[in-house]
Amino acid sequence: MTETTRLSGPVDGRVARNDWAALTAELDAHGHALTGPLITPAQCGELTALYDRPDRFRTTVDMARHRFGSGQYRYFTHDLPDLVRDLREAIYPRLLPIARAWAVKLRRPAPWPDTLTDWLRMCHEAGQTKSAQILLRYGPGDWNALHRDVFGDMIFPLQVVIGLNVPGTDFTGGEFLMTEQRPRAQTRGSATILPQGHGLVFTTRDRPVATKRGWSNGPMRHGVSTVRSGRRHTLGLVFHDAA
Ligand SMILES: O=C(O)CCC(=O)C(=O)O
Ligand SMILES: [Fe+2]
Repeated sequence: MTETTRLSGPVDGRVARNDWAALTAELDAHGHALTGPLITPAQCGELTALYDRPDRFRTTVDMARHRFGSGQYRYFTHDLPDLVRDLREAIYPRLLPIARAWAVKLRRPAPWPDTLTDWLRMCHEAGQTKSAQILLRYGPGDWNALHRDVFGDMIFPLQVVIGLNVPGTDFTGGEFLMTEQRPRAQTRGSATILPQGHGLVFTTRDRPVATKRGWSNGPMRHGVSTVRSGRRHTLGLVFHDAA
């Protein structure tokens, strides 16, 4: 079976083909986990090409201007490309049981309903009405400072970034970075190379960490190391909307 036929099914089929039990275990242990291919190289190309279609976006962020790092990203309007909408809808129900299990461990409310549509309605009612789906473009020297994509009280605790270029070929550098602040200890860092079309699921804010007395929260941040050469594009899927 070739890569193209394997990927030719609908997005929810590709999402379903992942071993979600294994991904859940990985997320529990590390706060991030790499999926199999979610979109085809051709779809990666189509998404990358959208970057130059300003009508698809509500705003462009110059990362240096905000001291977020260096590079650019664009927020899609709510009129999302079908592929982006389908991915988000197919992934939300997979992440929901993880979000709920983590909330129980951390003794936090779990306000997330069964469907993304209902959750987004709740975000909108709380004033988080803007699309938070982004396309990012990094060139040589660009990087993304360690951060959290929290825009208000309405937070879905897991998000996904999809790599749109081929690492080592289209660009060098540009590893996806995560840090975890450990209680009474120094911070742990990790770097992941995002293969083209694959997704990295990661926690937006923190993960439950087992302690002698139960669970505590391990605060986490994510970012991107400096791109050395070429161009790196990613698609950022967040499950709450922005304020
Ligand atoms: O470009 C990346 O790998 C990460 C982008 C990011 O910050 C995000 O998707 O939230
Ligand atoms: Fe981010």
